[in-house]
Amino acid sequence: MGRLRFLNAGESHGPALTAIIEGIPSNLEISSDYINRQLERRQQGYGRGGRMKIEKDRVDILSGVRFGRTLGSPITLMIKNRDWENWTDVMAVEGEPTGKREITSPRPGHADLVGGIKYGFEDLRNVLERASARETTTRVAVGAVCRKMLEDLGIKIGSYVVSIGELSIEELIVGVPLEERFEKAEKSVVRIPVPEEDDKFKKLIDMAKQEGESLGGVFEVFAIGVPPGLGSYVQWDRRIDGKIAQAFMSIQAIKGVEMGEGFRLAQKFGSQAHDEIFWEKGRGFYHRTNRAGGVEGGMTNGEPVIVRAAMKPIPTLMRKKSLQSVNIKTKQPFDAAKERSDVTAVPAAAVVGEAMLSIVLADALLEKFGSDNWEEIKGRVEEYRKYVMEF
Ligand SMILES: Cc1cc2nc3c(=O)[nH]c(=O)nc-3n(C[C@H](O)[C@H](O)[C@H](O)COP(=O)(O)O)c2cc1C
Ligand SMILES: C=C(O[C@@H]1CC(C(=O)O)=C[C@@H](OP(=O)(O)O)[C@H]1O)C(=O)O
Repeated sequence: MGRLRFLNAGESHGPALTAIIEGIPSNLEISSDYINRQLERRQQGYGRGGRMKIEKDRVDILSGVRFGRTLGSPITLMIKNRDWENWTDVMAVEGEPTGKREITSPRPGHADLVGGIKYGFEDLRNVLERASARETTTRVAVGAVCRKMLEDLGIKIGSYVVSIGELSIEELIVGVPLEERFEKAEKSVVRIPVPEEDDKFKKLIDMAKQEGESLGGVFEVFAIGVPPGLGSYVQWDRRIDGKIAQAFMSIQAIKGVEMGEGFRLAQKFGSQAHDEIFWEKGRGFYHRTNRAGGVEGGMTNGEPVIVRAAMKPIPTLMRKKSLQSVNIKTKQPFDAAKERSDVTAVPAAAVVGEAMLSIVLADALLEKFGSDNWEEIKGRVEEYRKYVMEF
């Protein structure tokens, strides 16, 4: 990252999750209510397991904000784990290991086995506690602070689910504007932009649940109103599409990322793949298509930034005949069903994707327009927008 840095910490069943963000300018209005709205959105979505009934994620702002405005100093965010109370003996922050309730059976598709080998653990709980996607809660909180900056500049971030398993709404949304897709997705229990189709998706998820199965899917995240010129072509690690891809791939269970038409572009002739350039007085340069997904040459080009991500099916399965694995102590094969897991978390991952895109775009904005005082930065962005219009 450039101007903006954040670290997060916390175990899935530990007392709390925290994040420290550095580089947020002074004088940005922010409130815990604003952040909590995003935390709530991440907790929704049909197909989640028992844990989401326990947690009610709420942020405490511990530093960097006074009277509802940022100070320019590091911002500390904390979200308590309600489930911690049920796990104090297992997590035993200051206790001695007893061997009781040790996890020695690595789950396929998880960090368990290789994490145990890498860090030298006999109790694989030491791995899974931190590898868990519970951590994405703090990413959404950090993303909300970044989203507030983008919102102040008239940049809108949204997302929706395109498919779960083999069920897709792709053909039903051709020609529907992005914002409308987003508004409709907010009304859908699976975050699809066609809520009328919700029952079909619910049925599929219910069926998977009954079978002890899990499902993955594809979601799309977009940003409208992004000024051109964020990111750069001059060095490989400054290309914004590269940063976006890294940010999305870092979300647990994401196995593919594309910008705009991405993989679909590979099947087209060149004349059908690129976005022609037009110009109008009072509007400046624009494109009539956006196959590139708003990025050319590693820079935003003024069109909506569009990112898609593919999520694999949740690896923990509840079925009796589950995936085979081998106990790390006894070396005996086991095939154990688990008692709690999400069936699918594609809708939640889409909200995490919004946070990651907000973070990358906010960072790039601060790199281009300065990073001290938000009031000053906003003025510079306005000036730049005029310059672009007149270019
Ligand atoms: C929002 C969200 C919720 C998840 N919930 C679960 C879950 O309940 N059970 C599970 O086994 N994996 C879940 N995962 C996926 C695992 O965290 C992930 O597959 C695992 O840590 C291995 O990482 P990798 O898939 O990126 O290789 C979830 C992922 C996300 C993004
Ligand atoms: C807690 C969250 O997601 C968790 C992510 C997760 C995993 O293995 O990634 C496993 C599940 O946790 P548990 O094992 O406690 O039931 C999910 O509920 C969350 O999203 O806030």
